[in-house]
Amino acid sequence: MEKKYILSLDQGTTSSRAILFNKEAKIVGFAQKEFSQIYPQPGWVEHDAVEIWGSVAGVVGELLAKTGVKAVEIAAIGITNQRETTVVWDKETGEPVANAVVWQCRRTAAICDDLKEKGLEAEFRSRTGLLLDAYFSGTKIKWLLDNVPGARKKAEAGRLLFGTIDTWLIWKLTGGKVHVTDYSNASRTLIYNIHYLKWDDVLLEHLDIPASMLPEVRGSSEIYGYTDAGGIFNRKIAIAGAAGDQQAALFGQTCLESGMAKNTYGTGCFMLMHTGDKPVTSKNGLLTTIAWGINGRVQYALEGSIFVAGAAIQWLRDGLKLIDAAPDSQYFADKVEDSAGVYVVPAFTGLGAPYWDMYARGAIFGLTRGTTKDHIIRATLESLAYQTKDVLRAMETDSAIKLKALRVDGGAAANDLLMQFQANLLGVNVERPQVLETTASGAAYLAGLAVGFWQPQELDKKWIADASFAPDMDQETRDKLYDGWKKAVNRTMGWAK
Ligand SMILES: Nc1ncnc2c1ncn2[C@@H]1O[C@H](COP(=O)(O)OP(=O)(O)O)[C@@H](O)[C@H]1O
Ligand SMILES: O=P(O)(O)OC[C@H](O)CO
Repeated sequence: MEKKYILSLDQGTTSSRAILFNKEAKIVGFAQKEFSQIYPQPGWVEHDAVEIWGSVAGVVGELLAKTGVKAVEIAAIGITNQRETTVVWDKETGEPVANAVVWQCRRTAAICDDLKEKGLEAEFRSRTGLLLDAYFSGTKIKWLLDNVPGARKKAEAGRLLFGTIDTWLIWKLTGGKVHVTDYSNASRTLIYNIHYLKWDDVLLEHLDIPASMLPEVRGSSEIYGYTDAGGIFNRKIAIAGAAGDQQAALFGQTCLESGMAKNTYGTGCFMLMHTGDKPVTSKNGLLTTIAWGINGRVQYALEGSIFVAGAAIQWLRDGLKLIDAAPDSQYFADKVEDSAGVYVVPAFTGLGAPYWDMYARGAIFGLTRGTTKDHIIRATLESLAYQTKDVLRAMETDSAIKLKALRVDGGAAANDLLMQFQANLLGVNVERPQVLETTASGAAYLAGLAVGFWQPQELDKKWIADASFAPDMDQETRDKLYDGWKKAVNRTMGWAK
């Protein structure tokens, strides 16, 4: 039977999606399932890796059932995933030794402080492009080995495996045969040397992590293995692409040349700028990361990671119960002309780029007797744009590139009011493509290229604009608004120390 489709598996922080793309790179089928968020203590976040696998298997089944597409028609599978989230499992039984420690989890803040006190931050930074923050996998692996009874002993005996979610899914899909990751995911672990392209023995020693646990690092677009013929597809399909979700979105937005940038407005907000063949070191709180590696050529990006973006809108919905659904935020925000001096700083899990303060906490500023629910909703939406501006300023300084336009995607990019405010605040055009599932597109492209389903020169033409938002604000207003934001952020810093 003719191979007509590429299947993307997008395993995100709050849900798993299976998306089918046809030859024109159009979405022809979609299934999504949320899974449990586990908060055992304030600041801790866990996922059950077995439940995650169940949700992926579930969405695959649902997608094939509702589209009537047969596994035999799928040319290849691309995997993209929430990054950094850490799974450690037993090689023999396949059982995780504990719940996965999620990227948002702050439990290893003290381990990071300890490493900083030992003066090791510069060494971690220069080798990995990252910094000492609880966000990355390295300290999470150490925590699991130190705190799960018996784990360290088993790891030292070579019985445990580590993986980010891509690795875990590939291992499950291949029936426990293949233990790999790709360059982009490896570059988020804090133990991978992004210059020499290998696991870094010195850093492994600082964190006391046995190298035997680590997956083999492969290209982002190549065949890693085949689905288990006795597994969820009931036949062998090539698993041919993998990338962390933010790098996949950069690829899906076809930001394939140096100087192109995208911002994804999902649970968090992640802005990545392609910087070409050489890593650019940030002096302004950004991360240097691997964008992807294809046919032995590794490309780099600068990244600004914002921990809470769409999650702040979820907080309006679930925590404050001010709205029934995320899109309602636009309706209420539109009822007022501006936020009337109110600023919401959603530093619920500390602050990421460019501040990197694990102890910052959220706050609302500028309340007066006239403040209404609408102002608070509007200010919460605006906080996504302010955080993005912080990151873009750092990026332009580090790269010496003045951005002409910002490509956007992710759930909250559907919000026109937010996109217009973003363009106003940045003073650059904000461009939204028709397909907002660019993360899944990116993973599909990577897999499709590896099996010859698409050719590299076709990709650019697949980016089609849906809307473009041009700046419509004078510089004085822009500066005044942003000054207020900077003042507000400063007051949240160090709060939980
Ligand atoms: N119209 C909207 N306006 C503002 N925020 C939205 C809107 N639609 C979705 N969101 C937010 O976007 C996020 C979902 O985006 P998505 O890209 O699916 O995230 P993720 O992949 O991180 O789970 C949620 O946090 C939600 O609150
Ligand atoms: O799952 P998302 O879309 O919230 O992305 C999470 C990031 O990969 C964390 O680094």
